[in-house]
Amino acid sequence: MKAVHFGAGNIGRGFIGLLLSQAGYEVTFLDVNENLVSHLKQKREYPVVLASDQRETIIVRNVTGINSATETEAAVQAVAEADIITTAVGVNILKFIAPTIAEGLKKRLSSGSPAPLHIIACENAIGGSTQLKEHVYGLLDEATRSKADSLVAFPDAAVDRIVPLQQHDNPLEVEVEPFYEWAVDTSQMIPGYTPIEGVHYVDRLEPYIERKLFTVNTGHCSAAYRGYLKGYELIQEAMDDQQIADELYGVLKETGAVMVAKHGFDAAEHEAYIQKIMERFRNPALKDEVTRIGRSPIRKLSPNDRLVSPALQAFDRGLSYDGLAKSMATALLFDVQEDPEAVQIQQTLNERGASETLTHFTGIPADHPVHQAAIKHYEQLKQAVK
Ligand SMILES: NC(=O)C1=CN([C@@H]2O[C@H](COP(=O)(O)OP(=O)(O)OC[C@H]3O[C@@H](n4cnc5c(N)ncnc54)[C@H](O)[C@@H]3O)[C@@H](O)[C@H]2O)C=CC1
Ligand SMILES: O=P(O)(O)OC[C@H]1O[C@](O)(CO)[C@@H](O)[C@@H]1O
Repeated sequence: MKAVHFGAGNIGRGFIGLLLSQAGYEVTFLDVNENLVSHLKQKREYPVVLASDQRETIIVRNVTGINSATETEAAVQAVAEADIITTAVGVNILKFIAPTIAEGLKKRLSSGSPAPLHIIACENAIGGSTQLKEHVYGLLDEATRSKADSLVAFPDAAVDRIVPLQQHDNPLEVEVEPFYEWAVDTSQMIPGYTPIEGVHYVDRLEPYIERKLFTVNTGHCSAAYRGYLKGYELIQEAMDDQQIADELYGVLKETGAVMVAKHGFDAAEHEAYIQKIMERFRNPALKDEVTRIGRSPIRKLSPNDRLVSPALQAFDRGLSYDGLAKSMATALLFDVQEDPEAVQIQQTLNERGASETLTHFTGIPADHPVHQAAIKHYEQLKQAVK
């Protein structure tokens, strides 16, 4: 069985590639990073270290790489022959991998009797695979689209495993937290699919993706932005700061109230979920930088993402949103020169002021109470960091 995975980065190697390989797939990573690709081709295996007291090492075998920027024909052929395709490139990169997938599908679907195919985007986003499908379908002619409708499915997924930036002598080594969850929406799958061990198949993904994105990811960036403002380098340091930990818990109670009301999660079970996630952020065996966790603040402030969506849902239900509004304010103050999105926010703030900037990136109008709460926090924080 052949798996093609776009993105040989931290989640690609440390989570999705690992599970696919353990499930018996021969995994071909498609990436634009020549260093990673040439090492994959040469070594055909890499180590994944589970960050805990025991530091277990798993060797992932039966892997290789293709540089999808320079070896375009091989990349298209790999897509045409794949039994499953997955991605972990970043949701904003999906449009750039769509042409390779579209060309591969054209080739595959024009051959004799093509096998059904699932394409699963493993990104931190709601509807990642659906977004990828839109990019790919935009590149297909009517006849190919019609064949793809019955033979290719793009089930959405939620992926959860903390994998920090890596620095090892072996560029393929990756250190990950032991915990993982990969949920895939079966309602979007072709019947008769081969299940992958370790994947949690669910018939309604929305509760899972929202619970994950609005707890793990909302919480992580809320702590990271607050930690950045207080001068901490690592999330582990930020979590030791009682004020940050208390505020984080407040934010997670806000998103938790929305999740319990909307999806009917048991309140006590959700509280245990929050506590477990705060413990995962603290994991002393990992060194996770606040600048990684806060990366791409424009994406994180966008209307369907981890801050704005739960805040507006809380507002609509008459629930508290003040901690989330403060998280939005801290995202505006994430002034990291190496992060192009942070630089763009600072430029917009200088040119258009805080209120217009917030509306521009979040879509929340200036007269909305969530907007007003975020601006109030922004002004207070700005005074404090002066
Ligand atoms: N790191 C983490 O803990 C988690 C990350 N995620 C999500 O997984 C995705 C990937 O994140 P990471 O692995 O952390 O990032 P990463 O930066 O380590 O990996 C991304 C990989 O994609 C490659 N890439 C970029 N453009 C490409 C293109 N056009 N074609 C092929 N490959 C391309 C990069 O070279 C890189 O190797 C993101 O959507 C992220 O939100 C989800 C859960 C956890
Ligand atoms: O990958 P993104 O969306 O920039 O956000 C980083 C997030 O991904 C994670 O690594 C895992 O979900 C979290 O640590 C963090 O919240």
